[in-house]
Amino acid sequence: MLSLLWLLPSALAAQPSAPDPISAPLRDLDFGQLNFLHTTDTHGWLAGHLQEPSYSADWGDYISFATRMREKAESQGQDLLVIDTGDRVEGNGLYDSSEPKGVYLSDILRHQHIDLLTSGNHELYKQNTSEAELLVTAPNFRGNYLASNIDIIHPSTKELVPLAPRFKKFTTKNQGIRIVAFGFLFDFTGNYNNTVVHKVSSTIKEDWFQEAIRDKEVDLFLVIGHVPVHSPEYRAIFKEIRSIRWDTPIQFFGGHQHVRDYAQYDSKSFGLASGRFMETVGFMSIDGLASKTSHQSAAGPVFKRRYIDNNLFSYYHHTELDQDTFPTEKGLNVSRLIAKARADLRLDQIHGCAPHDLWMSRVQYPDPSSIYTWLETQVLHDVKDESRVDTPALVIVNTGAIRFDIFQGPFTQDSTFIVSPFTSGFRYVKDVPYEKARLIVDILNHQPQILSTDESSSSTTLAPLEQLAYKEDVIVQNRPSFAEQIPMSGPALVPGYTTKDDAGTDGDDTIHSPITFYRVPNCIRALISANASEAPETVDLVYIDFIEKYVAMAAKFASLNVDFAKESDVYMPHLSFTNLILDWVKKHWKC
Ligand SMILES: O=c1ccn([C@@H]2O[C@H](COP(=O)(O)O)[C@@H](O)[C@H]2O)c(=O)[nH]1
Ligand SMILES: [Zn+2]
Ligand SMILES: [Zn+2]
Repeated sequence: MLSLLWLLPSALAAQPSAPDPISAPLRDLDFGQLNFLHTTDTHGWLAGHLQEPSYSADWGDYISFATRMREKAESQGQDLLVIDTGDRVEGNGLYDSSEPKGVYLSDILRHQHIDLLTSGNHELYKQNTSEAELLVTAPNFRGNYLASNIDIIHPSTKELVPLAPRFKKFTTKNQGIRIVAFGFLFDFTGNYNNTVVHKVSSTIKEDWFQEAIRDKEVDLFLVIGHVPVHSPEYRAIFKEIRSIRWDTPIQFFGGHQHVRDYAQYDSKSFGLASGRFMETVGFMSIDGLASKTSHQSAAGPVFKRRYIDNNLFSYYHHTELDQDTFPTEKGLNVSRLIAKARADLRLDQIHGCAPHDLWMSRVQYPDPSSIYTWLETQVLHDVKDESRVDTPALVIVNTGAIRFDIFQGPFTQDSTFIVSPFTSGFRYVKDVPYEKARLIVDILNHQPQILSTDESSSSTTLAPLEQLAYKEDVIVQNRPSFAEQIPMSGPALVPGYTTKDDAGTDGDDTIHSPITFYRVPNCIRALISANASEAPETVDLVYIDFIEKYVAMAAKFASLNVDFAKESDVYMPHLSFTNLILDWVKKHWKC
Protein backbone atom coordinates (compact mmCIF):
# COMPACT_ATOMS: atom_id res chain seq x y z
CA MET A 1 0.00 0.00 0.00
CA LEU A 2 1.24 3.49 -0.76
CA SER A 3 0.87 6.38 1.57
CA LEU A 4 2.00 9.94 1.27
CA LEU A 5 4.10 11.07 4.15
CA TRP A 6 4.82 14.74 4.71
CA LEU A 7 8.24 15.07 6.08
CA LEU A 8 8.63 17.23 9.12
CA PRO A 9 10.68 20.38 9.70
CA SER A 10 14.37 19.98 10.31
CA ALA A 11 14.04 21.34 13.85
CA LEU A 12 12.49 18.01 14.76
CA ALA A 13 15.29 15.94 13.35
CA ALA A 14 17.97 14.49 15.61
CA GLN A 15 20.83 16.50 14.18
CA PRO A 16 20.63 20.26 14.56
CA SER A 17 22.04 20.67 11.09
CA ALA A 18 19.78 18.07 9.45
CA PRO A 19 18.48 19.25 6.09
CA ASP A 20 15.13 20.73 5.15
CA PRO A 21 11.82 18.85 4.92
CA ILE A 22 10.87 16.70 1.99
CA SER A 23 7.74 14.80 1.16
CA ALA A 24 7.67 11.39 -0.36
CA PRO A 25 5.22 8.65 -1.19
CA LEU A 26 6.15 5.48 0.66
CA ARG A 27 5.60 1.76 0.24
CA ASP A 28 4.81 -0.14 3.44
CA LEU A 29 6.70 -3.04 5.00
CA ASP A 30 5.11 -6.50 5.17
CA PHE A 31 6.12 -8.16 8.41
CA GLY A 32 6.48 -11.95 8.56
CA GLN A 33 7.33 -14.67 11.06
CA LEU A 34 10.99 -13.65 10.83
CA ASN A 35 12.08 -10.09 10.00
CA PHE A 36 15.49 -8.55 9.38
CA LEU A 37 17.08 -5.11 9.30
CA HIS A 38 20.33 -4.95 7.35
CA THR A 39 23.13 -2.43 6.96
CA THR A 40 26.29 -2.78 4.92
CA ASP A 41 29.22 -0.61 3.82
CA THR A 42 28.42 2.09 6.37
CA HIS A 43 32.06 3.28 6.13
CA GLY A 44 31.84 5.45 9.24
CA TRP A 45 28.72 7.39 8.19
CA LEU A 46 27.07 6.88 11.60
CA ALA A 47 26.15 10.56 11.76
CA GLY A 48 24.04 10.09 8.63
CA HIS A 49 24.14 12.55 5.73
CA LEU A 50 24.11 16.10 6.97
CA GLN A 51 23.60 17.52 3.50
CA GLU A 52 21.03 15.06 2.16
CA PRO A 53 17.57 14.88 3.75
CA SER A 54 16.80 11.43 2.34
CA TYR A 55 19.62 9.88 4.37
CA SER A 56 19.80 12.16 7.38
CA ALA A 57 19.02 9.71 10.21
CA ASP A 58 21.99 8.83 12.41
CA TRP A 59 23.00 5.66 14.23
CA GLY A 60 21.03 6.80 17.31
CA ASP A 61 17.88 7.05 15.19
CA TYR A 62 18.65 3.62 13.75
CA ILE A 63 18.95 2.23 17.28
CA SER A 64 15.48 3.66 18.07
CA PHE A 65 14.16 2.26 14.77
CA ALA A 66 15.49 -1.26 15.43
CA THR A 67 14.07 -1.16 18.96
CA ARG A 68 10.64 -0.04 17.78
CA MET A 69 10.64 -2.56 14.94
CA ARG A 70 11.54 -5.34 17.37
CA GLU A 71 8.74 -4.21 19.69
CA LYS A 72 6.32 -4.24 16.77
CA ALA A 73 7.42 -7.70 15.61
CA GLU A 74 7.35 -9.14 19.12
CA SER A 75 3.91 -7.70 19.83
CA GLN A 76 2.78 -9.86 16.91
CA GLY A 77 4.67 -12.90 18.21
CA GLN A 78 7.32 -12.53 15.48
CA ASP A 79 11.12 -12.17 15.53
CA LEU A 80 13.48 -9.48 14.30
CA LEU A 81 17.20 -9.87 13.63
CA VAL A 82 19.65 -7.02 12.95
CA ILE A 83 22.50 -7.74 10.53
CA ASP A 84 25.62 -5.86 9.40
CA THR A 85 27.84 -7.12 6.61
CA GLY A 86 31.04 -5.12 7.01
CA ASP A 87 33.03 -2.20 5.62
CA ARG A 88 32.06 -0.28 8.76
CA VAL A 89 35.37 1.60 8.61
CA GLU A 90 37.14 4.13 6.31
CA GLY A 91 35.20 6.83 4.53
CA ASN A 92 34.03 9.43 7.02
CA GLY A 93 35.62 11.84 9.48
CA LEU A 94 33.92 10.07 12.37
CA TYR A 95 36.19 7.09 11.69
CA ASP A 96 39.22 8.47 9.87
CA SER A 97 39.99 11.72 11.62
CA SER A 98 40.55 10.38 15.13
CA GLU A 99 43.95 9.31 16.41
CA PRO A 100 44.03 6.34 16.43
CA LYS A 101 41.38 5.94 13.76
CA GLY A 102 38.08 4.45 14.84
CA VAL A 103 38.11 5.10 18.58
CA TYR A 104 34.94 7.20 18.49
CA LEU A 105 33.27 5.03 15.90
CA SER A 106 33.57 1.71 17.71
CA ASP A 107 32.17 3.28 20.85
CA ILE A 108 29.12 4.52 18.94
CA LEU A 109 28.61 1.37 16.89
CA ARG A 110 28.49 -0.96 19.88
CA HIS A 111 25.24 0.54 21.20
CA GLN A 112 23.17 -1.05 18.44
CA HIS A 113 22.03 -4.55 19.21
CA ILE A 114 23.43 -6.40 16.17
CA ASP A 115 22.48 -10.07 16.07
CA LEU A 116 24.98 -11.06 13.37
CA LEU A 117 27.89 -9.21 11.81
CA THR A 118 30.91 -9.92 9.71
CA SER A 119 34.00 -8.25 8.25
CA GLY A 120 34.41 -6.39 4.98
CA ASN A 121 37.59 -5.91 2.98
CA HIS A 122 38.11 -2.46 4.52
CA GLU A 123 38.53 -4.03 7.94
CA LEU A 124 41.52 -5.94 6.55
CA TYR A 125 43.60 -3.48 4.47
CA LYS A 126 45.71 -2.49 7.45
CA GLN A 127 47.11 -4.43 10.38
CA ASN A 128 45.72 -2.16 13.09
CA THR A 129 42.23 -2.17 11.57
CA SER A 130 41.91 -5.96 11.57
CA GLU A 131 43.44 -6.16 15.04
CA ALA A 132 40.76 -3.72 16.23
CA GLU A 133 38.15 -6.09 14.80
CA LEU A 134 39.67 -8.95 16.80
CA LEU A 135 40.24 -7.03 20.04
CA VAL A 136 37.41 -4.48 20.08
CA THR A 137 34.54 -5.04 17.66
CA ALA A 138 34.24 -8.83 17.96
CA PRO A 139 34.26 -8.68 21.79
CA ASN A 140 31.76 -5.78 21.71
CA PHE A 141 29.37 -8.07 19.83
CA ARG A 142 30.48 -11.25 21.55
CA GLY A 143 29.05 -14.37 20.01
CA ASN A 144 27.48 -12.48 17.11
CA TYR A 145 30.55 -11.75 14.95
CA LEU A 146 31.17 -14.50 12.38
CA ALA A 147 34.24 -15.12 10.22
CA SER A 148 33.76 -18.24 8.13
CA ASN A 149 36.81 -17.61 5.94
CA ILE A 150 39.10 -15.15 7.77
CA ASP A 151 42.05 -15.93 10.04
CA ILE A 152 44.27 -13.41 11.79
CA ILE A 153 47.69 -13.54 13.43
CA HIS A 154 46.88 -12.82 17.06
CA PRO A 155 49.01 -9.82 18.10
CA SER A 156 49.90 -11.37 21.49
CA THR A 157 50.37 -15.06 20.75
CA LYS A 158 51.44 -14.59 17.10
CA GLU A 159 49.31 -17.64 16.30
CA LEU A 160 47.01 -17.74 13.29
CA VAL A 161 43.48 -17.95 14.71
CA PRO A 162 39.98 -17.47 13.30
CA LEU A 163 39.00 -13.78 13.47
CA ALA A 164 35.71 -14.96 15.04
CA PRO A 165 33.66 -18.18 15.17
CA ARG A 166 33.08 -19.78 11.76
CA PHE A 167 29.34 -20.25 12.21
CA LYS A 168 26.60 -20.19 14.76
CA LYS A 169 23.45 -22.12 15.48
CA PHE A 170 20.61 -20.50 17.40
CA THR A 171 16.86 -20.56 17.78
CA THR A 172 14.74 -17.42 17.52
CA LYS A 173 13.05 -16.19 20.67
CA ASN A 174 9.42 -16.03 19.63
CA GLN A 175 8.90 -18.32 16.68
CA GLY A 176 11.42 -20.99 17.65
CA ILE A 177 13.04 -20.95 14.19
CA ARG A 178 16.27 -22.96 14.19
CA ILE A 179 18.95 -21.11 12.25
CA VAL A 180 22.48 -22.01 11.16
CA ALA A 181 24.35 -18.83 10.22
CA PHE A 182 27.64 -18.24 8.36
CA GLY A 183 29.65 -15.03 7.81
CA PHE A 184 31.76 -14.76 4.64
CA LEU A 185 34.04 -12.31 2.87
CA PHE A 186 34.38 -12.43 -0.93
CA ASP A 187 37.66 -13.80 -2.37
CA PHE A 188 39.59 -10.70 -1.34
CA THR A 189 43.33 -10.61 -1.97
CA GLY A 190 44.29 -7.06 -0.97
CA ASN A 191 44.47 -7.73 2.79
CA TYR A 192 47.56 -6.94 4.87
CA ASN A 193 49.66 -9.99 5.61
CA ASN A 194 48.49 -10.36 9.23
CA THR A 195 45.23 -11.88 7.96
CA VAL A 196 44.41 -14.81 5.70
CA VAL A 197 41.24 -14.80 3.60
CA HIS A 198 40.41 -18.34 2.53
CA LYS A 199 38.73 -18.71 -0.82
CA VAL A 200 35.03 -19.34 -0.51
CA SER A 201 35.23 -22.34 -2.85
CA SER A 202 37.69 -24.14 -0.56
CA THR A 203 36.05 -23.01 2.70
CA ILE A 204 32.76 -24.68 1.79
CA LYS A 205 34.58 -27.99 1.40
CA GLU A 206 35.98 -27.85 4.93
CA ASP A 207 34.70 -30.37 7.47
CA TRP A 208 33.07 -27.83 9.80
CA PHE A 209 31.00 -26.39 6.91
CA GLN A 210 30.07 -29.80 5.57
CA GLU A 211 28.94 -30.89 9.04
CA ALA A 212 26.99 -27.68 9.61
CA ILE A 213 24.98 -28.08 6.41
CA ARG A 214 24.24 -31.72 7.27
CA ASP A 215 22.48 -30.70 10.50
CA LYS A 216 18.90 -31.89 10.07
CA GLU A 217 17.47 -29.68 12.83
CA VAL A 218 17.64 -26.50 10.75
CA ASP A 219 14.70 -24.39 9.55
CA LEU A 220 16.75 -21.69 7.81
CA PHE A 221 20.34 -21.28 6.63
CA LEU A 222 21.40 -17.68 7.04
CA VAL A 223 24.45 -16.58 5.05
CA ILE A 224 25.65 -13.10 5.81
CA GLY A 225 28.72 -11.74 4.10
CA HIS A 226 30.64 -8.94 2.53
CA VAL A 227 29.92 -10.52 -0.82
CA PRO A 228 27.85 -9.22 -3.77
CA VAL A 229 24.55 -11.08 -3.91
CA HIS A 230 25.11 -11.73 -7.61
CA SER A 231 28.54 -13.29 -7.38
CA PRO A 232 30.31 -16.60 -7.98
CA GLU A 233 31.00 -16.82 -4.24
CA TYR A 234 27.33 -16.71 -3.22
CA ARG A 235 26.34 -18.95 -6.11
CA ALA A 236 28.90 -21.53 -4.87
CA ILE A 237 27.60 -21.39 -1.28
CA PHE A 238 24.02 -21.72 -2.52
CA LYS A 239 24.91 -24.75 -4.65
CA GLU A 240 26.83 -26.43 -1.86
CA ILE A 241 24.00 -26.08 0.67
CA ARG A 242 21.41 -27.11 -1.92
CA SER A 243 23.37 -30.21 -2.86
CA ILE A 244 22.88 -31.46 0.71
CA ARG A 245 19.65 -29.74 1.77
CA TRP A 246 17.38 -29.61 -1.25
CA ASP A 247 14.45 -27.98 0.54
CA THR A 248 15.71 -25.83 3.42
CA PRO A 249 15.19 -22.08 2.86
CA ILE A 250 18.37 -20.00 2.60
CA GLN A 251 18.53 -16.27 3.24
CA PHE A 252 21.65 -14.36 2.11
CA PHE A 253 22.67 -10.81 3.08
CA GLY A 254 25.46 -9.22 1.07
CA GLY A 255 27.31 -6.04 0.27
CA HIS A 256 30.56 -4.61 -1.11
CA GLN A 257 29.24 -3.20 -4.39
CA HIS A 258 27.50 -0.28 -2.66
CA VAL A 259 24.23 -0.97 -4.49
CA ARG A 260 20.72 -1.97 -3.59
CA ASP A 261 20.23 -5.44 -5.02
CA TYR A 262 18.17 -8.57 -4.54
CA ALA A 263 18.96 -11.99 -5.95
CA GLN A 264 16.74 -14.99 -6.35
CA TYR A 265 18.69 -18.25 -6.36
CA ASP A 266 15.65 -20.55 -6.32
CA SER A 267 12.10 -20.41 -4.93
CA LYS A 268 13.38 -20.73 -1.34
CA SER A 269 16.65 -18.80 -1.52
CA PHE A 270 17.12 -15.06 -1.80
CA GLY A 271 19.83 -12.48 -1.17
CA LEU A 272 19.59 -8.83 -0.19
CA ALA A 273 22.24 -6.11 -0.57
CA SER A 274 21.52 -2.83 1.20
CA GLY A 275 23.54 -0.09 -0.45
CA ARG A 276 26.17 2.02 1.26
CA PHE A 277 27.08 4.88 3.59
CA MET A 278 23.97 4.62 5.83
CA GLU A 279 21.73 5.64 2.94
CA THR A 280 19.78 2.38 3.10
CA VAL A 281 18.44 0.09 5.77
CA GLY A 282 17.44 -3.18 4.15
CA PHE A 283 14.32 -4.94 5.36
CA MET A 284 13.46 -8.61 4.75
CA SER A 285 10.63 -10.73 6.02
CA ILE A 286 10.07 -14.46 5.71
CA ASP A 287 6.77 -16.16 6.40
CA GLY A 288 5.83 -19.82 6.30
CA LEU A 289 9.08 -21.18 7.73
CA ALA A 290 9.19 -24.36 9.77
CA SER A 291 10.15 -24.08 13.43
CA LYS A 292 10.83 -26.34 16.42
CA THR A 293 7.10 -26.89 16.73
CA SER A 294 5.66 -26.40 13.23
CA HIS A 295 6.18 -27.49 9.62
CA GLN A 296 7.05 -25.35 6.61
CA SER A 297 3.84 -24.03 5.05
CA ALA A 298 2.52 -26.18 2.20
CA ALA A 299 2.88 -23.34 -0.29
CA GLY A 300 6.50 -22.80 0.83
CA PRO A 301 7.96 -19.76 2.55
CA VAL A 302 7.28 -16.24 1.27
CA PHE A 303 10.16 -13.76 1.08
CA LYS A 304 9.67 -9.96 0.90
CA ARG A 305 12.26 -7.22 0.63
CA ARG A 306 12.28 -3.45 1.03
CA TYR A 307 15.05 -0.81 0.80
CA ILE A 308 14.34 1.85 3.42
CA ASP A 309 15.70 5.36 2.88
CA ASN A 310 17.55 6.19 6.08
CA ASN A 311 15.56 9.15 7.37
CA LEU A 312 13.29 9.80 10.34
CA PHE A 313 10.25 10.18 8.18
CA SER A 314 10.55 6.67 6.80
CA TYR A 315 11.26 5.47 10.33
CA TYR A 316 8.15 7.16 11.77
CA HIS A 317 6.01 5.76 9.00
CA HIS A 318 7.15 2.16 9.29
CA THR A 319 6.85 2.12 13.08
CA GLU A 320 3.57 4.08 13.02
CA LEU A 321 5.08 6.46 15.56
CA ASP A 322 5.97 10.15 15.60
CA GLN A 323 8.61 12.51 16.94
CA ASP A 324 7.26 12.12 20.49
CA THR A 325 6.75 8.38 20.57
CA PHE A 326 9.54 7.14 18.26
CA PRO A 327 12.87 7.98 19.95
CA THR A 328 14.21 5.70 22.66
CA GLU A 329 16.36 6.97 25.51
CA LYS A 330 19.28 4.94 24.22
CA GLY A 331 18.83 6.22 20.67
CA LEU A 332 18.79 9.84 21.84
CA ASN A 333 21.89 9.27 23.95
CA VAL A 334 23.74 7.80 20.97
CA SER A 335 22.73 10.77 18.80
CA ARG A 336 24.22 13.00 21.52
CA LEU A 337 27.35 10.85 21.60
CA ILE A 338 27.71 11.31 17.84
CA ALA A 339 27.27 15.08 18.10
CA LYS A 340 29.91 15.20 20.84
CA ALA A 341 32.33 13.05 18.83
CA ARG A 342 31.86 15.31 15.79
CA ALA A 343 32.54 18.35 17.95
CA ASP A 344 35.64 16.79 19.59
CA LEU A 345 36.96 15.89 16.15
CA ARG A 346 36.06 19.35 14.79
CA LEU A 347 34.41 17.74 11.78
CA ASP A 348 32.54 20.95 10.91
CA GLN A 349 35.77 22.92 10.62
CA ILE A 350 35.75 24.56 7.19
CA HIS A 351 38.87 24.27 5.01
CA GLY A 352 37.45 26.00 1.94
CA CYS A 353 34.26 26.45 -0.07
CA ALA A 354 33.52 24.55 -3.27
CA PRO A 355 32.24 26.99 -5.92
CA HIS A 356 29.94 24.35 -7.43
CA ASP A 357 28.99 20.68 -7.15
CA LEU A 358 31.51 18.13 -8.42
CA TRP A 359 30.01 14.76 -9.31
CA MET A 360 31.55 11.30 -9.53
CA SER A 361 29.14 9.80 -12.03
CA ARG A 362 26.14 12.08 -12.32
CA VAL A 363 27.73 13.91 -15.22
CA GLN A 364 29.63 12.52 -18.13
CA TYR A 365 33.40 12.46 -17.90
CA PRO A 366 35.10 14.72 -18.90
CA ASP A 367 32.96 17.66 -17.84
CA PRO A 368 33.55 20.86 -15.87
CA SER A 369 31.29 19.38 -13.15
CA SER A 370 33.10 16.03 -13.06
CA ILE A 371 35.21 15.49 -9.95
CA TYR A 372 37.67 13.57 -12.13
CA THR A 373 38.05 16.42 -14.60
CA TRP A 374 38.72 18.70 -11.63
CA LEU A 375 41.42 16.32 -10.40
CA GLU A 376 43.01 15.99 -13.84
CA THR A 377 43.01 19.64 -14.72
CA GLN A 378 43.74 21.14 -11.32
CA VAL A 379 44.52 19.05 -8.24
CA LEU A 380 46.94 16.56 -9.79
CA HIS A 381 49.01 19.46 -11.06
CA ASP A 382 50.20 19.87 -7.46
CA VAL A 383 51.85 16.45 -7.63
CA LYS A 384 55.49 17.41 -7.97
CA ASP A 385 58.42 15.87 -6.16
CA GLU A 386 61.04 18.47 -5.26
CA SER A 387 63.87 16.26 -6.45
CA ARG A 388 62.17 15.69 -9.84
CA VAL A 389 61.04 19.22 -10.54
CA ASP A 390 62.53 19.43 -14.04
CA THR A 391 61.22 16.08 -15.23
CA PRO A 392 57.77 15.80 -16.79
CA ALA A 393 55.44 13.36 -15.02
CA LEU A 394 52.37 11.42 -16.04
CA VAL A 395 50.28 10.97 -12.89
CA ILE A 396 47.77 8.10 -12.72
CA VAL A 397 45.00 7.84 -10.12
CA ASN A 398 42.31 5.17 -9.84
CA THR A 399 38.82 6.66 -9.90
CA GLY A 400 37.90 4.34 -7.01
CA ALA A 401 40.12 6.46 -4.77
CA ILE A 402 37.30 9.01 -4.85
CA ARG A 403 34.40 7.89 -2.68
CA PHE A 404 31.83 10.70 -2.74
CA ASP A 405 30.71 13.84 -4.52
CA ILE A 406 31.62 17.34 -3.43
CA PHE A 407 28.65 19.63 -2.88
CA GLN A 408 28.82 23.35 -3.49
CA GLY A 409 29.66 25.15 -0.24
CA PRO A 410 31.81 24.37 2.79
CA PHE A 411 34.46 21.69 2.38
CA THR A 412 34.95 20.55 5.97
CA GLN A 413 37.23 18.32 7.98
CA ASP A 414 34.53 15.66 7.46
CA SER A 415 34.49 16.20 3.66
CA THR A 416 38.24 15.57 3.62
CA PHE A 417 37.70 11.91 4.50
CA ILE A 418 34.31 11.52 2.83
CA VAL A 419 35.84 12.42 -0.54
CA SER A 420 38.90 10.18 -0.15
CA PRO A 421 39.93 8.56 3.13
CA PHE A 422 42.89 6.65 1.79
CA THR A 423 46.37 7.05 3.19
CA SER A 424 48.05 5.79 0.00
CA GLY A 425 50.84 7.96 -1.30
CA PHE A 426 52.49 8.15 -4.72
CA ARG A 427 55.30 6.10 -6.25
CA TYR A 428 57.08 6.44 -9.56
CA VAL A 429 59.27 4.83 -12.17
CA LYS A 430 61.59 7.13 -14.09
CA ASP A 431 62.47 7.39 -17.78
CA VAL A 432 59.32 5.79 -19.14
CA PRO A 433 58.66 6.59 -22.83
CA TYR A 434 55.67 8.92 -22.83
CA GLU A 435 53.80 6.85 -25.41
CA LYS A 436 54.21 3.71 -23.27
CA ALA A 437 52.99 5.60 -20.19
CA ARG A 438 49.84 6.64 -22.07
CA LEU A 439 49.38 3.10 -23.33
CA ILE A 440 49.52 1.81 -19.75
CA VAL A 441 46.57 4.06 -18.83
CA ASP A 442 44.67 2.90 -21.91
CA ILE A 443 45.27 -0.73 -20.98
CA LEU A 444 44.06 -0.10 -17.42
CA ASN A 445 40.96 1.56 -18.77
CA HIS A 446 40.14 -1.32 -21.05
CA GLN A 447 39.76 -3.65 -18.08
CA PRO A 448 36.57 -4.13 -16.08
CA GLN A 449 36.13 -2.26 -12.83
CA ILE A 450 39.21 -3.73 -11.19
CA LEU A 451 40.25 -0.47 -9.67
CA SER A 452 36.93 0.88 -8.59
CA THR A 453 34.80 -1.76 -6.94
CA ASP A 454 36.54 -5.07 -7.07
CA GLU A 455 39.88 -6.53 -6.15
CA SER A 456 39.00 -10.15 -6.07
CA SER A 457 41.33 -11.27 -8.83
CA SER A 458 44.57 -12.82 -7.82
CA SER A 459 45.43 -13.37 -11.46
CA THR A 460 48.88 -12.34 -12.54
CA THR A 461 47.71 -11.42 -16.00
CA LEU A 462 45.06 -8.86 -16.75
CA ALA A 463 41.73 -10.56 -16.33
CA PRO A 464 39.27 -10.94 -19.18
CA LEU A 465 36.20 -8.74 -18.91
CA GLU A 466 33.77 -11.45 -17.83
CA GLN A 467 35.96 -12.59 -14.98
CA LEU A 468 35.60 -9.48 -12.91
CA ALA A 469 32.43 -7.81 -14.05
CA TYR A 470 29.91 -8.74 -11.39
CA LYS A 471 26.58 -8.01 -13.01
CA GLU A 472 27.59 -4.62 -14.25
CA ASP A 473 24.07 -3.57 -15.16
CA VAL A 474 23.22 -3.63 -11.46
CA ILE A 475 26.22 -1.49 -10.65
CA VAL A 476 25.10 1.14 -13.10
CA GLN A 477 21.35 1.09 -12.50
CA ASN A 478 21.04 0.87 -8.76
CA ARG A 479 23.22 3.79 -7.94
CA PRO A 480 22.43 6.02 -5.02
CA SER A 481 20.67 9.31 -5.34
CA PHE A 482 21.93 12.69 -4.54
CA ALA A 483 18.55 13.52 -3.02
CA GLU A 484 18.44 16.93 -4.56
CA GLN A 485 15.48 18.89 -3.33
CA ILE A 486 12.49 19.61 -5.48
CA PRO A 487 10.62 22.76 -4.39
CA MET A 488 7.79 22.00 -1.95
CA SER A 489 4.86 22.82 -4.15
CA GLY A 490 3.19 19.43 -3.73
CA PRO A 491 4.02 15.76 -3.60
CA ALA A 492 6.74 16.01 -6.25
CA LEU A 493 9.10 13.07 -6.33
CA VAL A 494 12.57 13.50 -4.94
CA PRO A 495 15.36 12.21 -7.19
CA GLY A 496 16.82 9.07 -5.71
CA TYR A 497 17.07 5.31 -5.83
CA THR A 498 14.85 3.63 -8.42
CA THR A 499 16.00 0.08 -7.89
CA LYS A 500 15.49 -2.71 -10.39
CA ASP A 501 16.28 -6.15 -8.99
CA ASP A 502 15.34 -9.82 -9.39
CA ALA A 503 11.91 -9.16 -7.82
CA GLY A 504 11.06 -6.15 -9.99
CA THR A 505 10.91 -2.41 -9.45
CA ASP A 506 8.90 -2.12 -6.23
CA GLY A 507 11.69 -2.60 -3.67
CA ASP A 508 12.38 0.97 -2.58
CA ASP A 509 10.26 2.24 0.30
CA THR A 510 10.42 5.78 -1.05
CA ILE A 511 9.20 6.39 -4.57
CA HIS A 512 11.81 8.54 -6.26
CA SER A 513 12.26 10.10 -9.64
CA PRO A 514 15.25 8.51 -11.41
CA ILE A 515 18.73 9.92 -11.80
CA THR A 516 21.03 9.25 -14.73
CA PHE A 517 24.47 7.89 -13.99
CA TYR A 518 27.43 7.64 -16.30
CA ARG A 519 30.28 5.21 -16.32
CA VAL A 520 33.71 6.50 -15.45
CA PRO A 521 37.06 5.05 -16.48
CA ASN A 522 39.15 2.95 -14.08
CA CYS A 523 41.91 5.56 -14.09
CA ILE A 524 42.45 9.21 -14.84
CA ARG A 525 45.76 10.83 -15.76
CA ALA A 526 47.42 14.21 -15.85
CA LEU A 527 50.60 15.25 -17.64
CA ILE A 528 52.63 17.57 -15.45
CA SER A 529 55.17 19.37 -17.57
CA ALA A 530 56.70 22.83 -17.76
CA ASN A 531 56.13 22.72 -21.49
CA ALA A 532 52.56 21.44 -21.71
CA SER A 533 52.21 22.14 -25.45
CA GLU A 534 54.88 19.61 -26.38
CA ALA A 535 54.71 15.86 -25.83
CA PRO A 536 57.75 14.82 -23.76
CA GLU A 537 59.89 11.92 -24.88
CA THR A 538 60.06 10.29 -21.48
CA VAL A 539 58.24 10.89 -18.20
CA ASP A 540 58.23 9.88 -14.58
CA LEU A 541 55.39 7.40 -14.44
CA VAL A 542 53.71 8.43 -11.16
CA TYR A 543 50.87 6.43 -9.67
CA ILE A 544 48.98 6.07 -6.43
CA ASP A 545 50.66 3.17 -4.64
CA PHE A 546 47.38 1.28 -4.09
CA ILE A 547 47.33 0.43 -7.82
CA GLU A 548 50.97 -0.60 -8.22
CA LYS A 549 50.08 -4.23 -8.87
CA TYR A 550 47.78 -3.23 -11.72
CA VAL A 551 50.18 -0.66 -13.18
CA ALA A 552 52.91 -3.30 -13.18
CA MET A 553 50.63 -5.74 -15.02
CA ALA A 554 49.63 -3.13 -17.57
CA ALA A 555 53.30 -2.18 -18.05
CA LYS A 556 54.08 -5.80 -18.89
CA PHE A 557 51.29 -5.74 -21.45
CA ALA A 558 52.73 -2.53 -22.90
CA SER A 559 56.13 -4.30 -23.20
CA LEU A 560 57.73 -1.95 -20.70
CA ASN A 561 60.53 -3.89 -19.15
CA VAL A 562 60.49 -2.65 -15.56
CA ASP A 563 60.77 -4.54 -12.29
CA PHE A 564 58.47 -2.42 -10.14
CA ALA A 565 59.68 -4.04 -6.91
CA LYS A 566 63.24 -2.88 -7.61
CA GLU A 567 62.89 0.17 -9.82
CA SER A 568 59.99 2.13 -8.35
CA ASP A 569 60.44 4.68 -5.59
CA VAL A 570 58.42 6.97 -3.37
CA TYR A 571 57.27 10.22 -5.01
CA MET A 572 56.58 13.23 -2.77
CA PRO A 573 57.32 11.39 0.50
CA HIS A 574 54.67 11.69 3.25
CA LEU A 575 51.98 13.00 0.90
CA SER A 576 48.72 11.02 0.92
CA PHE A 577 46.05 11.44 -1.73
CA THR A 578 43.70 12.73 0.99
CA ASN A 579 46.17 15.45 1.95
CA LEU A 580 46.89 16.35 -1.65
CA ILE A 581 43.22 17.21 -2.11
CA LEU A 582 42.98 18.96 1.25
CA ASP A 583 46.05 21.13 0.59
CA TRP A 584 44.66 22.09 -2.81
CA VAL A 585 41.27 23.02 -1.33
CA LYS A 586 42.89 25.18 1.36
CA LYS A 587 44.97 26.97 -1.26
CA HIS A 588 42.31 27.53 -3.92
CA TRP A 589 38.78 27.49 -2.46
CA LYS A 590 38.38 30.58 -0.38
CA CYS A 591 35.00 31.06 1.35
O1 LIG B 1 43.54 2.22 -0.20
C1 LIG B 1 42.53 2.06 -0.93
C2 LIG B 1 41.51 1.19 -0.61
C3 LIG B 1 40.43 1.07 -1.44
N1 LIG B 1 40.36 1.80 -2.59
C4 LIG B 1 39.18 1.70 -3.48
O2 LIG B 1 38.07 1.20 -2.75
C5 LIG B 1 37.58 0.02 -3.39
C6 LIG B 1 37.06 -0.95 -2.38
O3 LIG B 1 36.08 -0.33 -1.60
P1 LIG B 1 34.74 -1.08 -1.26
O4 LIG B 1 34.09 -0.17 -0.28
O5 LIG B 1 35.15 -2.38 -0.68
O6 LIG B 1 33.99 -1.24 -2.55
C7 LIG B 1 38.78 -0.51 -4.14
O7 LIG B 1 38.40 -1.34 -5.22
C8 LIG B 1 39.42 0.77 -4.62
O8 LIG B 1 38.75 1.27 -5.73
C9 LIG B 1 41.36 2.66 -2.92
O9 LIG B 1 41.31 3.34 -3.96
N2 LIG B 1 42.43 2.77 -2.08
ZN1 LIG C 1 32.37 -0.73 0.87
ZN1 LIG D 1 33.91 -3.77 0.32
